Amino acid sequence: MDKPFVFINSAMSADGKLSTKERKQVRISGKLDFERVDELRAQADAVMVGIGTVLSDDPSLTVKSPERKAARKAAGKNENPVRIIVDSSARTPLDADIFKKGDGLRIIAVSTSAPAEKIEKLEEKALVIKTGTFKVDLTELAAKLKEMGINTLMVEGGATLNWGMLSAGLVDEVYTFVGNLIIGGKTAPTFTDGEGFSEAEIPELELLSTEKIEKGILLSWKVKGKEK
Ligand SMILES: NC(=O)c1ccc[n+]([C@@H]2O[C@H](COP(=O)([O-])OP(=O)(O)OC[C@H]3O[C@@H](n4cnc5c(N)ncnc54)[C@H](O)[C@@H]3O)[C@@H](O)[C@H]2O)c1
Ligand SMILES: Nc1nc(=O)c(N)c(NC[C@H](O)[C@H](O)[C@H](O)COP(=O)(O)O)[nH]1
Repeated sequence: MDKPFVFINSAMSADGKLSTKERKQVRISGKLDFERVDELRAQADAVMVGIGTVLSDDPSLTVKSPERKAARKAAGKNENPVRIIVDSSARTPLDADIFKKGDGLRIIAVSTSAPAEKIEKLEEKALVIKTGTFKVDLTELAAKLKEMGINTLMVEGGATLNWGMLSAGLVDEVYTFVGNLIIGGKTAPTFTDGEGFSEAEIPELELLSTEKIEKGILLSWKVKGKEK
């Protein structure tokens, strides 16, 4: 199936956590890494997160830099990339920040078992795509996004969506900013949660580059077997 070029960008602690055991957001990136993230968003056709991230962080997923927004407008685009939430049961709050700030299409991907009345309410604010029976069929979603002209898709987590995308073989590159802190906690979200790969399925990565950024380090990987 055709799909966009997909990359995951996440910030994680030196022990591989995305947030605390209470799923509380931790500031892992410094100013410069957030700048890098803003540039990635500005260059992407779409940015996607899971509902767990929306419920815990309420991100806007907007481009912050006025210059980057102006450059997108000058190129005939919206200031913001398409903003996508993967949300099996249509739990996205109607007052979520993603609806409040900025221009650009919002897409909520739900499963076919999501309650009709919740879908109806979300359809007032977003394009709702139904795919998958109990959880979103990410392969089908990726194909639909490609058909819509989304050629570069940035996945910003969280832990379970990263698993979903990687286990579906949809990810081409992975950028992990490793911060100078230890979060710990057996139940704290890691870069990739979900069921986990069996030994035979573990995807191999190729290290593309390393870059020290302020107090941390950015590791850029290609998922092997995913030639561009
Ligand atoms: N540090 C970072 O870069 C970063 C980035 C994003 C989120 N986070 C943190 O991660 C945590 C959220 O992660 P999470 O794992 O709870 O939620 P998540 O954001 O990964 O959302 C996962 C949810 O998406 C839905 N979903 C539907 N179909 C799916 C599919 N096929 N595969 C996977 N998910 C599917 C399910 O409801 C699932 O529970 C929060 O604590 C947040 O602060 C950190
Ligand atoms: N890159 C990054 N570094 C971090 O240290 C951190 N804690 C996150 N966490 C992901 C979070 O969900 C959103 O990136 C922020 O919430 C930004 O929110 P905006 O979308 O800019 O409103 N992401």
